[in-house]
Amino acid sequence: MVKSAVTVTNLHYTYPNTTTEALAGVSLTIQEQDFVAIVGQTGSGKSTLVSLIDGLIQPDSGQLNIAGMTIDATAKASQLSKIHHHVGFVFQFPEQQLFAETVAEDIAFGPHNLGWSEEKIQVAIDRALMMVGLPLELKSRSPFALSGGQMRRVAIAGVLAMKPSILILDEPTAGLDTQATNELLTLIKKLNDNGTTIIMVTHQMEQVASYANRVIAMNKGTIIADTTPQQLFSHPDDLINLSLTLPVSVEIAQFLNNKGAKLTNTEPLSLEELADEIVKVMGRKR
Ligand SMILES: Nc1ncnc2c1ncn2[C@@H]1O[C@H](COP(=O)(O)OP(=O)(O)OP(=O)(O)O)[C@@H](O)[C@H]1O
Repeated sequence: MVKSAVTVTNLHYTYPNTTTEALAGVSLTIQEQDFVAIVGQTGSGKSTLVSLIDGLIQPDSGQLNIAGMTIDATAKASQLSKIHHHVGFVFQFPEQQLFAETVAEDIAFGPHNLGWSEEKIQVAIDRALMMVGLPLELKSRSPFALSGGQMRRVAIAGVLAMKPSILILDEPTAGLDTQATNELLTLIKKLNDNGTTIIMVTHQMEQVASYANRVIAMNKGTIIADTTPQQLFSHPDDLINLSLTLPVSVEIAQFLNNKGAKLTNTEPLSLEELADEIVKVMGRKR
């Protein structure tokens, strides 16, 4: 039976010293093992929503249900911090938050805060490094002596070490080259396949098309679409109204069909699906 990982009911939030609501009544349910992409223009409320789900800020009104806990405006700080036993948050440019003298100490920071035993922490460090594809020899190295891509993996390992059942990532591939981007997305997909619920804020529609099973579009602090990527990208006119763009693969497919290519799947989503369609057309012409 599919269980809900996060339920959010009529959440409202206004930042201190501001007057406009950053979140103006958001309700949604995220199921266990969903891969949810959150999209929307800058300032639409994406980061605010995920910060509330991670307990970094507290709702002014409304309710969050995560792993049997209920968080509302009256929740105590200790309740909010318990969320971190279940939810991991990879901030934008997470490598900027590395601080320890060695990679191992940096990864150990979160597990230490959760009160884990030294033995359990050492196992978690090795496991997390392996998950992000970094060699164990790096444990004693300074994180600041690593490449940008490696630093980001160390930062992500620090979150994975706490074994979150829900992983939030805010623009995880920002600033990475194509290879590092693909490797990171493959890792995130693997985590999802192995049971981790993924909530990923992104401006990259290709990533939505290729990885997410569900997409939530936000505007002015509200949810304006909650659907599948296939549905979202099959209504290009709606996308323009939402100030979102089509994935390049969908645009190319449309161009090809306009030129008479007759693709069977008129809305190929990922680049891989588009490639399959092109190969089929080429096969027909031989
Ligand atoms: N720390 C803050 N103090 C005051 N206002 C804030 C703060 N953070 C965000 N806001 C405001 O809250 C609203 C929602 O911002 P939020 O960062 O959630 O949007 P976003 O969709 O994540 O944007 P982006 O894509 O640029 O990260 C915006 O109007 C923003 O200006």
